[in-house]
Amino acid sequence: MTVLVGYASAHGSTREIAERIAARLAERGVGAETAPLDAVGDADGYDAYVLGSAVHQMAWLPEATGFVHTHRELLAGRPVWIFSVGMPAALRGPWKPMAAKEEPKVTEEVLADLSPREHAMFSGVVAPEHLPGPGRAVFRAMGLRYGDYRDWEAVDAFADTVARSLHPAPGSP
Ligand SMILES: Cc1cc2nc3c(=O)[nH]c(=O)nc-3n(C[C@H](O)[C@H](O)[C@H](O)COP(=O)(O)O)c2cc1C
Repeated sequence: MTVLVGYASAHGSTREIAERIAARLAERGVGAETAPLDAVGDADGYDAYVLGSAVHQMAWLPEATGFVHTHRELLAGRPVWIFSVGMPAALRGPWKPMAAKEEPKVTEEVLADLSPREHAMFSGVVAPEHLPGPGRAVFRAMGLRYGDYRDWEAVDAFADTVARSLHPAPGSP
């Protein structure tokens, strides 16, 4: 059993979440490999898939949607989980409700090609040097703060769900 934990990451926080998921799966006895989705050698060579992307402009990065679209028939026959890495935890005050509204928009394109067992929406890292000038101005105007918003417990819990599903503990129903 080998799981591909494939990711698309612009600045590294999604890659680190993918690496954490793979490490946690391995701890739970599920073999896992990480790879950027634009550099997966043999997409057919895995028993299950955990696919994730950084979110830009409320959508997955093109290399992630491209991978899902190209391999949609293959993925339809195997267990797939997906995760998105945006900044819901950075939203404060009147902007907080935007987080729940964003999730369906973020997954819209990918769900046209895929029926994953679960989607997890994580928060990543927001740094001024990652945002273009207008993006920094909007961020400031919204009163938001830069930072590393990753919730590693939530990431581990997601990985544990995947592991339990693929490798049920002896005696579990
Ligand atoms: C240009 C740009 C656009 C972004 N747009 C969104 C967005 O629409 N929604 C969101 O929740 N996060 C957005 N983010 C935040 C990123 O998704 C977040 O910082 C994530 O951790 C980036 O992952 P990465 O480090 O793997 O690239 C944006 C970040 C950048 C740099």
